[in-house]
Amino acid sequence: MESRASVRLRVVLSHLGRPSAGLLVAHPTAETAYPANFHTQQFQYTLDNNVLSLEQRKFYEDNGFLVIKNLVSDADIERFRMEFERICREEVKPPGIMIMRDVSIAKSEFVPDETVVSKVQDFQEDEELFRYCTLPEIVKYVECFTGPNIMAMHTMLINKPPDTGKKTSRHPLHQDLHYFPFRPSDSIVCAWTAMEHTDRNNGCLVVIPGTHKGPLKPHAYPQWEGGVNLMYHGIQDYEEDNKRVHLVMEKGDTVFFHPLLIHGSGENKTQGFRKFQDVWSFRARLVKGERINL
Ligand SMILES: CCCCCCCCCCCCCCCCC(=O)SCCNC(=O)CCNC(=O)[C@H](O)C(C)(C)COP(=O)(O)OP(=O)(O)OC[C@H]1O[C@@H](n2cnc3c(N)ncnc32)[C@H](O)[C@@H]1OP(=O)(O)O
Ligand SMILES: Nc1ncnc2c1ncn2[C@@H]1O[C@H](COP(=O)(O)OP(=O)(O)OP(=O)(O)O)[C@@H](O)[C@H]1O
Ligand SMILES: O=C(O)CCC(=O)C(=O)O
Ligand SMILES: [Fe+2]
Ligand SMILES: [Mg+2]
Repeated sequence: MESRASVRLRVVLSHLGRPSAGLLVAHPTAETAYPANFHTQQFQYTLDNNVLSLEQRKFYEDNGFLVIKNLVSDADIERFRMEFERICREEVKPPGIMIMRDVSIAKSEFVPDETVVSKVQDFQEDEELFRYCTLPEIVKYVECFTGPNIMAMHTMLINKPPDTGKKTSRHPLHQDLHYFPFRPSDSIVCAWTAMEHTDRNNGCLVVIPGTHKGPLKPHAYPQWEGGVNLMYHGIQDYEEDNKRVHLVMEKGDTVFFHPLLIHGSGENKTQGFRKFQDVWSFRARLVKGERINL
């Protein structure tokens, strides 16, 4: 099998301290976007603006995620990939960045090369990677969930490694809110961009639609024989009849999802990596508008 990386870019963004629901009704374009009898009150998870179609908006409300095809350009993805490689080669060392290796190779000798790096976290001080959070096409959709004041709360680029045979490349099913000390949850959204084609074979994102309407569940390390990556906690009450949906995505496709949505990813059975960029940070950084209360 061809040996190549599989890439994702992923950010968690939040509006902190959304002052009141009054914001929801004061939008001048709402009437042209939706029928007059369409009450904004029936939307809990999305805000009024002219970006989402009614269908897209209802889809997110019902399912807790929304895939936008072909959102990020190949040129930008190429730039993010090159910056990731520079970080792995230690040509740049952005302050606060954390470089992780898969647990299956955590104790082997470190070589500064992207083939051993499974994830870089907290790249908010890397101007090139942080550009992802500020791309107008990303911000435009993020605002539908957070409103106009946007903080990047966690940033991550995931280079999902080919499984070594121990199934440690899996990411157990979890809710991101488990990791977040901030609220309200409905004003938080994760933006996740495939940096190349991803499907079940290389461990695409897996979601359980509608679970954003449920509670935050208890999380713990799964009992996996081959080991589990640091901080990869999972929900405990997996039910076989849960309807998992595998999100097959092309390079540049982006999924926005709610922090209570149960999701994870399966084994990467290919010989390639799968990179994603993922963003949220306690060392949050302003993307747009005003810094409210952090
Ligand atoms: C992390 C995110 C998780 C996934 C969830 C994703 C979705 C949700 C979004 C929100 C995510 C929020 C994440 C929470 C934020 C907090 C974190 O980032 S926790 C991440 C880990 N960080 C720390 O533990 C802080 C201290 N840092 C370190 O210990 C190291 O920097 C390191 C990150 C562990 C890697 O160190 P490194 O120098 O590369 O490696 P060693 O010094 O050789 O290893 C030290 C020790 O750790 C073991 N180890 C290394 N990698 C892993 C791994 N991937 N999984 C498990 N264990 C690992 C290694 O074997 C060594 O063990 P020893 O017994 O001490 O020899
Ligand atoms: N029966 C289960 N119990 C607990 N968690 C599960 C179960 N099945 C799947 N998962 C979780 O959901 C994630 C995605 O599952 P999925 O079945 O897509 O991946 P996989 O089992 O690694 O690969 P595949 O089924 O394609 O061979 C897995 O990584 C795993 O963490
Ligand atoms: O990309 C993956 O495999 C899972 C990432 C994830 O859980 C996340 O971005 O929150
Ligand atoms: Fe997650
Ligand atoms: Mg399976």
